[in-house]
Amino acid sequence: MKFTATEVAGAFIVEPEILSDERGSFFRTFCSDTFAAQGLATTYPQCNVSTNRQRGTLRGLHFQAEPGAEVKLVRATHGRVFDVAVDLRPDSPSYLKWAAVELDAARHNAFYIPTGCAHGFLTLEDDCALFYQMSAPYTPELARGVRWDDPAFAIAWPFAPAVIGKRDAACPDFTEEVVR
Ligand SMILES: Cc1cn([C@H]2C[C@H](O)[C@@H](COP(=O)(O)OP(=O)(O)O[C@H]3O[C@H](C)C(=O)[C@H](O)[C@H]3O)O2)c(=O)[nH]c1=O
Repeated sequence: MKFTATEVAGAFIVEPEILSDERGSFFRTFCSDTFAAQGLATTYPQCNVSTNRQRGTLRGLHFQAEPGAEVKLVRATHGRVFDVAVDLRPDSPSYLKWAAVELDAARHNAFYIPTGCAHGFLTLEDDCALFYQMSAPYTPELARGVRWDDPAFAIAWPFAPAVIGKRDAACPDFTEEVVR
């Protein structure tokens, strides 16, 4: 497994070692010993799937406030998405910075997003699916959001969303209150 640091402290691109032969391929997507050696979360009590019909679907930017803050290990299982993490940790060297990864089901790459970061994505083609491993259970009352086009982050999305949920589109401008 290869871990590549990004512009957000503690967020890594995770690329598996792909073993191919005449039948196809085999690769390890997660290993607690390898993740522990990298200082990354090794317990993911909940896993989620997101399916998205149309190119240009934007979901996010979401996170859970403490004490439910969660690490997300996200990968595309169908299609390609522009996947973004935004650092909302005031004490982080990359506070308010963002990192983007093109998650591609054909390349089997993943994005490790630490606690204290918001996550969102824009689908780059029709029929994209994502698989999430979450290091903490879903707690609705701790669910928070920041807006995809908030000037506080100035994320360079490849194009404007064609489909976005009402809640995501209506997130207020970022203030430090939102992370509490
Ligand atoms: C995360 C989650 C949600 N839900 C319920 C809550 C809603 O009734 C419904 C859809 O949830 P949400 O609107 O948060 O789904 P997305 O807008 O796709 O957000 C997801 O994708 C963005 C990019 C993320 O990073 C979030 O982790 C994840 O919430 O599922 C659950 O029942 N369990 C869960 O673990």
